[in-house]
Formats: sequence, C-alpha cells, structure tokens
Amino acid sequence: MTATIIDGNQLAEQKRSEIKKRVDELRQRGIEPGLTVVLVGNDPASTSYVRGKEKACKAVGIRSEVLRLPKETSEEELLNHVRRCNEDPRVDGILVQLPLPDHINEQRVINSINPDKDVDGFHPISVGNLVIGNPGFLPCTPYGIMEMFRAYDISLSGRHAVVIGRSNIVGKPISLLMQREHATVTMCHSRTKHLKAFTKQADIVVAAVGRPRFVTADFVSPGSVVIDVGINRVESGKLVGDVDFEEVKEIASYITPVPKGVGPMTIAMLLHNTVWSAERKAGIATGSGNGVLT
Ligand SMILES: Nc1nc(=O)c2c([nH]1)NC[C@@H]1CN(c3ccc(C(=O)N[C@@H](CCC(=O)O)C(=O)O)cc3)C=[N+]21
Repeated sequence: MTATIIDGNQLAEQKRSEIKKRVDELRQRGIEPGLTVVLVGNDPASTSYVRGKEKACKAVGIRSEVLRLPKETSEEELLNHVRRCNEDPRVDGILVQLPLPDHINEQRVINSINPDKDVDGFHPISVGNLVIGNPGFLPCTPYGIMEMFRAYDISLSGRHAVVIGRSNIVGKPISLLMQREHATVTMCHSRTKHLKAFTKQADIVVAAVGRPRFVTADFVSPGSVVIDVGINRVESGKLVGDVDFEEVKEIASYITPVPKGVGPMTIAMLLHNTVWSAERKAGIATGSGNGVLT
C-alpha cells in the first residue's frame, strides 16, 4: 500500500481563499489588517521564509511590512522596535523571525511582544492559554498540522501519537493540541532510549527533529500517519524533511511531503492569526481563534 500524500499547497491555497474573504469583509468596514515581520541579520534561509510570508500577505490583502535590521542590532534596539509595533494601531500582528543572533536573548524579545499581537503564539500568555484551553493564538506550525488532520478526516481520538522533538515552537504545542483531540501522546527527544520502540507502536508520528531523513521505514508501522515538520537543506541544495519520504510513503497511510507539506500551512495559519487579531480588535471575531469549539 502506498500512502495518501497530504497536499499542503492545496490546503494552504484553500485556507488563503477563506482568509481573503475575511480580509475583504474587514476592508469593507475600513479596516486593513497588518502584519509586521522583524528580521535581524541576513541569514539566507530566514530571508527566503520572510519573502514567502510577504508574498502570502499580499495574495490575501493583508498589509505587510518587514523591518530589516542589521545583525549587529542590540537587544535594546530590537526591544524598542517591538515596543513601537506594540503601540502602532495599524499593526495587528508582530512576528520576530527566529533564530535571533547569539547576543540577543530570544525569550526576552518574545516576552516584550504585545500578547494581543502575538500571531506566532510564542508569548507566555499564548502558551498558557493553549495549556489551559483558553481562546488565544496558536503557534502556526502545530495549528497547520491540526488543520491537515481535519481536512483529511484523520481522527486522533484514542490513537497513540508519538512526537519526536520537544521544542517550544513545535514539539510541545503539537503534543498539547493532539491531547486536546483525545490522542494519547508520547513525547520523544534526543535523549530518548529505544526511540524506534515508541515510533513502531504509534498510530501517528510527528517528526520535528531537524535531521535530514532521520525517520526511515523501520521506524514506522504499516498504516500509520506520518507528519514531517523538518526542513533541511542538503548539500545538493535540495530541501528534505526529517522523514525518508520515498521509503516511508510505501508503509504509511498518510504522509506529508517536504516541500509542499507543513511549510505552506504554517504560513496560511499565520495569515489566519493576523486576520483573527484584526477581527477581534474590531469586535467581529467568530470562534476562539484557536480551533477550540466548546
Ligand atoms: N518567529 C518565527 N515564526 C516562524 O513561523 C518561523 C520562524 N520564526 N523561523 C523559521 C521558521 C521556518 N518557517 C517556515 C515557514 C514556511 C516554510 C515553507 O513554506 N516552506 C516551503 C518551501 C520553501 C522553500 O522552498 O524554501 C515548503 O515547505 O513547501 C518554511 C519554513 C517559519 N518559521
């Protein structure tokens, strides 16, 4: 059996068209949603992601602005820029592109973002809301993955999900979200012993390790769902995930490709969060912004 490939590009396109309608409604009320992306330094990967975000904003009618700061920017200067955005009424969402240069304390910068504009969902207030199940911003990558499950009718209830990686931006939040949908979640990481023994008995594997083709066929059992969060640029210049796609697709029931899998959904959910922020400010937001229905 060969797996169904979850089409992140197509889903993201669908999301963008829904988002565009909401932007049009805001515009009819004289509101233009705005996103500010702060980019420190000129790392080529970061520069390219930021360009992707600008393009996506443009496609749906969100005003986007990129603050490009030199890599020597001090933490204090960066904090001042964030403060200015916090107060600027035209800015509904603030995204500080990570990673930041070593001389800047990332958490301090994240903590300084106005939680009402935290479209990345990285602020401790957003994290706390997620843990408790309160309305709030969800981090874009985990949110995008949950939307993929929904679109493909992949049920999580009672199923065993194994997450590889425990980062604040992917591993921890996706674990919480899958638990919220009644999965039994095991979190594995770099110190986990007998990793394969866990992934082998998983119904769902989420790979967020940052190692090219780390998850091979012998890690997964037949019929499992495999979500690949990795984006690794290998020597050839090719983009590969944390999963050995060619091998694993012969065993899994569903698999996300890289590229065109989780990446485009991450950007789509950033647009969603930005529009939700503007709607909430206008007092016309429906839903809780984070997929909590009850
Ligand atoms: N504050 C912050 N928020 C982020 O959301 C954030 C960040 N920092 N730092 C870096 C990571 C990475 N990230 C990606 C988003 C989309 C693609 C994406 O769309 N990738 C395309 C391919 C792009 C290409 O070809 O290079 C795909 O997978 O099909 C990739 C990577 C967001 N990040």
